[in-house]
Amino acid sequence: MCKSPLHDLLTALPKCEHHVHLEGTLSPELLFELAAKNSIVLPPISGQASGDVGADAVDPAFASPEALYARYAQFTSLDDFLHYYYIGFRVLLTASDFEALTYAYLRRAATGLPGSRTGNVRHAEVFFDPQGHTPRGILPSTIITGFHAAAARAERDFGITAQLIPCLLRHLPVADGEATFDALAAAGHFASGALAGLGLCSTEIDRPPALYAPVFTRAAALGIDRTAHAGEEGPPGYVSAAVAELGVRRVDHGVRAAEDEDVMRGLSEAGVLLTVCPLSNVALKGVTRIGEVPVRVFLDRGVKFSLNSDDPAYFGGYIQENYCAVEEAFGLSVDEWRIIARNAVEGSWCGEERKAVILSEVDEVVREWVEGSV
Ligand code: HPA
Ligand SMILES: [Zn+2]
Repeated sequence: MCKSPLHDLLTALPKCEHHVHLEGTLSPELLFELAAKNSIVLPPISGQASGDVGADAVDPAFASPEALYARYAQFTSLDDFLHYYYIGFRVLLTASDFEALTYAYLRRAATGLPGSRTGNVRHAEVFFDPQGHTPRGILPSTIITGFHAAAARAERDFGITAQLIPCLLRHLPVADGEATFDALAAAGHFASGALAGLGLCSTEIDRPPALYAPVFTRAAALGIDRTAHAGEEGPPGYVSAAVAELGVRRVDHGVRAAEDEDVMRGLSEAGVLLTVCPLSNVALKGVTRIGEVPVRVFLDRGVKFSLNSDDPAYFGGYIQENYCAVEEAFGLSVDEWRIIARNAVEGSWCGEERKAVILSEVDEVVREWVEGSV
């Protein structure tokens, strides 16, 4: 529990999460459990098994969940994290694996740890990486089936709503991403609503947004909502390029925009929402502490943002921990939290009716807090 006097308000605030990767919710415990169930051999922990051509390098981090947690605490960069993140994909095989993963995340987002009643995420938009699964023979339809089974159950159990967004992977050839999008569209997954939009993630350096302009233009022509990771490790110009060349109204991370006044002005004037992930930025060494995340700058310049967990099983916190870490570092006012919470709802893709419900919940919680009854 954080030490802030606003802790109970931050807990009660209805939240929308827009930047969380389904595979990034795979805890070391569940990773080991699924590896055993599915007979998946994780990278060898001693020299004996690593002599074969094509075998994984030896990595003592796979000795136990505790050893993995210890390694996760020492990430040096986005690519260092992605190495472990993609190894985790290997244990996910069946629709029921994806259902278990999704339900565990949605329960945690909505209610926190058992007995804690924290989080209160009312709506979650969850990324997944189809290209990380198809080479192993796991079809998007398997993931979609598992996700929506869990989402329906979580809505019944906790009142949380959830949507699924495929991300194209920038470390793979652009043509591979284009073919992935075309196949998802041809299968009708966007038209049916099974997929809520299109995203873009993975390695950022030397992968400028313009590479993906053709496929994002095709998505726009089909009326598909779009978002893209930019300005996490990449320069501020990647953030403005994502808006100008990919036509996105949301940018995932976007924190390096704060380094460029013109980019900031453009974001503020266009009303673009940045989906900021403070604990992720610290874990991947984009900043050395939460206080360096440009939360104050964004608030003062009128750049909208939401606060999110990104890959909570890897970065040491879910959305609640991100809210608390920001409050401890910045000491925001109640009104600033109301603005953050409202902007997160308004930037969601869940439809006007659902947004109106969550907005009124936000206003009610803030009113009760101000009147002293939360
Ligand atoms: O933070 C991230 N950035 C880029 N790609 C990712 N894939 C999972 N998490 C991330
Ligand atoms: Zn991300």
